Amino acid sequence: MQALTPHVYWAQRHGEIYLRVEISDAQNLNIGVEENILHFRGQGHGAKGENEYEFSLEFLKLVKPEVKHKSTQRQVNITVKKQEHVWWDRLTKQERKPLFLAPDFDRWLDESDAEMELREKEEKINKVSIESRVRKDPYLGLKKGFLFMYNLVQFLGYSWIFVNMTVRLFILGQDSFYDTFHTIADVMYFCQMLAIMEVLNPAVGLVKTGVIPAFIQVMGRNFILFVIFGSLEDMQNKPVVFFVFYLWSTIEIFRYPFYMLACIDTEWKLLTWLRYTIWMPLYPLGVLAEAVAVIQSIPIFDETKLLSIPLPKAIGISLSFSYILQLYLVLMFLGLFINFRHLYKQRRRRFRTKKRKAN
Ligand SMILES: CCCCCCCCCCCCC[C@@H](O)CC(=O)SCCNC(=O)CCNC(=O)[C@H](O)C(C)(C)COP(=O)(O)OP(=O)(O)OC[C@H]1O[C@@H](n2cnc3c(N)ncnc32)[C@H](O)[C@@H]1OP(=O)(O)O
Repeated sequence: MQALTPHVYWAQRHGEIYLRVEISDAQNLNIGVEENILHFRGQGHGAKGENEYEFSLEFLKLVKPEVKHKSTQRQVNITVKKQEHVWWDRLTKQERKPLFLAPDFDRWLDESDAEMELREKEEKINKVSIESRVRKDPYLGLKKGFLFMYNLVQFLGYSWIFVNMTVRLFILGQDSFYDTFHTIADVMYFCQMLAIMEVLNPAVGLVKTGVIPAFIQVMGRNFILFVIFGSLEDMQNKPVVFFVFYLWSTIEIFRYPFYMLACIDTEWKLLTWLRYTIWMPLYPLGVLAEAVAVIQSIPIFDETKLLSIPLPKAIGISLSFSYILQLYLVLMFLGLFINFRHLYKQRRRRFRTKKRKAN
């Protein structure tokens, strides 16, 4: 009986090659790698009926000689380990793809997706080890209780701000723009002072997230609130205060309840979606509103010389604070870039993990 060539499908990961040989009820399998060439021989039911099937493949790069294979009623699955964890441009040494070989679209991933899969596996392993460590943490209840209370207070504060501003907007229309600061500032001061906890929490390991994005976020807002609005009375009755406060509070009325639920291991899908989605329009708009506030404050700082830095008497002038503000404008866009990227990654991580769990 002359041996035929079966259909073979392949896919790869950074460390492995997967081959699927389309032969059902395979028997007398002889599969091995010699001199980096995979030899397959076996009997079974393939594309041309019951027969003897064989093929050989010389791999593009070095593989380990041991081969794992599993024969099922429908196919033979072969796994070959690569010598090095690298992505291959193709499977075979010869440039022309053999006619019997095709991509296995059931397992196919491109390089970046495979990297993502690898990272998720690592994250899962880390998560399991963290969770087992956390389970042993005798203060876990206390920590969660503290975070829950922190998030609750912030939620109440920002809800008060949001509802108050919305009601005033409906009642007073555009007139409400001009005294936002005087109505809202005390509660906003309180919430934003308290928000310093958001830098401290990851710094002491209470929440598992980056300190830098939180630092950029909290310090950036506090700079606008305390320095631009707080120290300049002329800024306080400008409409830009309304837009800045409204944009800040809109995200927070979703973010803090999302965290509260996380503290009690609960999730509402719509809330999760909102927390990880509405920052997309809000963040650039927020930065834009903050930039407008900074630009509007520059002539006021120049005029009042407030916060200007005195230079040696011989020079006789002082360095206006507006130079710092111009530098801050550049930093703002850098901050926007860093945090936008961070939030985008958090979103991807969150929804990819959920999707996979659902599958
Ligand atoms: C003077 C020096 C200044 C230097 C800075 C100069 C540059 C300034 C640029 C500033 C630009 C700022 C512009 C900004 O003010 C504009 C606006 O805010 S506009 C409104 C829209 N804004 C937003 O949407 C941002 C909202 N803020 C955030 O999302 C966070 O602050 C941020 C740090 C950006 C991201 O949050 P985080 O990293 O924590 O991500 P996650 O929410 O995904 O959380 C990760 C995991 O940690 C758990 N977690 C986090 N916090 C808590 C908590 N309080 N309680 C319980 N659990 C918490 C969370 O559940 C996640 O866990 P898991 O992964 O298991 O789900």
